[in-house]
Amino acid sequence: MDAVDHIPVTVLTGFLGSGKTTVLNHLLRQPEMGGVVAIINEFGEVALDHLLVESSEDRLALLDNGCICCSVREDLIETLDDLAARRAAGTIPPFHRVLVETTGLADPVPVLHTLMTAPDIVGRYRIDGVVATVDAVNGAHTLHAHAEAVRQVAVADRLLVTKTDLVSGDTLARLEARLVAINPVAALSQVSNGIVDPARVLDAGLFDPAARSADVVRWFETAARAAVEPHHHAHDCEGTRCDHPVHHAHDSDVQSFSLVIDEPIHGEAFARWLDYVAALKGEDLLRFKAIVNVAEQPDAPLVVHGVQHVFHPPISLAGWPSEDRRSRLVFIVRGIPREIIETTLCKFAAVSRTAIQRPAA
Ligand SMILES: Nc1nc2c(ncn2[C@@H]2O[C@H](COP(=O)(O)OP(=O)(O)OP(=O)(O)O)[C@@H](O)[C@H]2O)c(=O)[nH]1
Repeated sequence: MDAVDHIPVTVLTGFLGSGKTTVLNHLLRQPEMGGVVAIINEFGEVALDHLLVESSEDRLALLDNGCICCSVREDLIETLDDLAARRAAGTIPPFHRVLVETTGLADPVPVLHTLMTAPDIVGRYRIDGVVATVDAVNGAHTLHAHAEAVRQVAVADRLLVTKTDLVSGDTLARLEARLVAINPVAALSQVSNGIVDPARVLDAGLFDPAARSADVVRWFETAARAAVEPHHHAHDCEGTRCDHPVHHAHDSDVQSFSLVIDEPIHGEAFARWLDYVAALKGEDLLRFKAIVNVAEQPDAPLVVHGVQHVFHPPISLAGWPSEDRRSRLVFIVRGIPREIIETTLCKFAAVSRTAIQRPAA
């Protein structure tokens, strides 16, 4: 197969809540995106994004309960392999591009290295660009606090600065200067509510780490070494942040958990609880997403997104996206015990303890 026959893969990355799914949703609604399959990777044990992406089932694949930069990397290979086989056999509609949305905590380097080297992948697919979203509200703080966010920016071909409607021109200018310092070669666009021309995202050309900063070159060298050298936990990087992709672990103080609530929740009480949690723990609430069965409007579930201290205005859906009408709350936190969340939910949102289920991790 000639390289031009390989199916292009666009990798969409960006820190937690920075607007990846919003961009993806907009892109998938564009006529020229008809032949695209999206693979969505979610971190928690309860996946919500795929319910909120408007796409037919044969255009969407879900990799849940793990992150493609570490625990479910093999699943990405299998999914791509399976898609190519079904495409060749004609058992799914033909597709001409794949878009992979990583989790917000993903280190993109091992993901890209896998796509560039896995034997089952290289004969059929080629990376056609890395797109990273950066949240204009939280971006500066996130780049300071999370090494994954810096890597996402550093490897990108295209940078989409999102939520530009929520910040001043000065804040935006400072953030953009920081992004250019990390990655001077990426094309930078400002995006509001996911609205971006597909041409600004697709067809970035073959990914070449050697043309990047010295840091990026080093990260890929480390990834290449990891692929040939078995790496064990006896390694002295244990307990520290390690460059080694096989050894890669997300910040050990970042945890994810989900709650499923099997009774309707009163809207006002839920809003009170959200205010309380945001005020008390906003900084450590890296990500909150929920689909909520609101007692006052049982046929129109509420979708709520929180990103650090920012809670976006909740959106009422026209109907339930599946048969499951239980409320599902996903938390990615730094050091907030699940118990505090459950206790405050019972107290402020008047949820009964017996209605709270903890899905198995
Ligand atoms: N005001 C405003 N809100 C936005 C914009 N882009 C995204 N959002 C909101 O930000 C929240 C998070 O957006 P998502 O698209 O879910 O972010 P994500 O990067 O996919 O999140 P994770 O998958 O959890 O990492 C949602 O409430 C979006 O509606 C924007 O440009 N402006």
